[in-house]
Amino acid sequence: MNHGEGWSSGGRWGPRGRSQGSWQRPNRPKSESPVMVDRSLDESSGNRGRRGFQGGGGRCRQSWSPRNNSPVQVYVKKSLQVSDVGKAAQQETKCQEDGRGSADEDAAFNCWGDNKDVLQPSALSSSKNINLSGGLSVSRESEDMNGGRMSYDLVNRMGDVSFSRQVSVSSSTSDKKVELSSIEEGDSAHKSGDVGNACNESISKPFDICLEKEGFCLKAGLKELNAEKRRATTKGCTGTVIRPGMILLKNFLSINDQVTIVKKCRELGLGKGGFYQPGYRDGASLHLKMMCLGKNWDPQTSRYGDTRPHDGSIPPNIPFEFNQFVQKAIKDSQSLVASSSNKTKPEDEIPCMSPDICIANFYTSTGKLGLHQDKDESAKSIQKGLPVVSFSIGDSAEFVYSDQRSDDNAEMVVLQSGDVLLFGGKSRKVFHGVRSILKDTAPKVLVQETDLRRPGRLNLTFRQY
Ligand SMILES: O=C(O)CCC(=O)C(=O)O
Ligand SMILES: [Fe+2]
Repeated sequence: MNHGEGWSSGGRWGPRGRSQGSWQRPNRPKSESPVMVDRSLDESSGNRGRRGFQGGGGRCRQSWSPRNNSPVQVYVKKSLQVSDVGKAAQQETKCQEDGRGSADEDAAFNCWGDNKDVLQPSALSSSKNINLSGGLSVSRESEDMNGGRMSYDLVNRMGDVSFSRQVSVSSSTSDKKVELSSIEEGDSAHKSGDVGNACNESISKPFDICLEKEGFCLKAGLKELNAEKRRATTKGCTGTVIRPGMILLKNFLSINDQVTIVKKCRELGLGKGGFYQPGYRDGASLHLKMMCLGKNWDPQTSRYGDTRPHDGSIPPNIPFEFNQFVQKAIKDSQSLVASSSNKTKPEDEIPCMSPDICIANFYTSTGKLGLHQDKDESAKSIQKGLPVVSFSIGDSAEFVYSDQRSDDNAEMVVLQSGDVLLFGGKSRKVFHGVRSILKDTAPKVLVQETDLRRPGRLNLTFRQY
């Protein structure tokens, strides 16, 4: 991957970076046609679509129902630890130096503090659905009220499937017509891209993506949490072809899957090769914490290697279960492509891929990542269009993408907890980034079950070198 693509020119975008200009108000997705997909590991199916972008075109997006979070409020301690005050002050100074706004969240982030006050009801995505016949046989697991797993079939069966779609628009880049939906983005008055703060030091203490329970914490009622969990699991997974080669699998990871992933990432993240504050070529830091699995990606050189230069650590292996989720997501995406177009070879659009790299990013509430291309993988991998598979967990994010480095015409989609996005084939080199993190949008039940009390978003991207 290459987080640096947009970065060097003009120093505006950090490789994972940031934008120079102000972000525009998020574009409203134009079309969607969601397809229900199987979320369980042992079965597959699904497809979906989303729009192509600007320039002539159409958007081809497919969507589904919004996630409905319950209005549970969870109070979590807001404080920086005393020992972190110095760091926070340093951070503030550095941030001021590079023109960033308030540094308190990053300071909290870097200094292990927690700045979450109240978890508000989520900003929800919504979309109008239209029915679409299709033939995916879908089943999935869900959790019962006690957290036990139960399997049941989802609606989509050959002949009696009900796929949702929306406004019809044709894409300039694809021969098929797709439907667009409106998704309400969270209220994200979003700031212009901040510039990476100049922190090229690495923190020696591993970063804990979760926080120990301490201080005052008013738990959401068990009943409400169970209700939220039930809603999440019965909503089903739907897929959208955003543009050729870019697939969004909404609600793909169940709450239980997300809990598993967070716990595993936390464990790995606290060990050798765990989460750290990456620097950047010129010393500008990325607004996130990073951990590499399988291979190390070095932001300084934009290269992959077997060890992490700053501490010599060897990246932990990619957990087996993670790989299973990835394989399932690829299969489901291929099914989606097959069912939503006449393409006989969906692998041309989303080729199969065996990840040997996973980059885990943790964004705090002020985290962001400028437009960049992932292009540090082998020439062969990129040329074949092997997809990057991206998991979103925790707070929602405004994910932007464009054919150009500039964010002026970038399209935006909100990625919520449990969503999986793939970009391969014709979209393998799409410019993309994270415009902002939508505060307090993580499922409450996830927060409670993982102690993911640090506000933010965990993102995992899987690639094959
Ligand atoms: O956080 C995301 O959704 C994107 C991450 C990304 O683009 C990257 O790690 O290269
Ligand atoms: Fe990327």
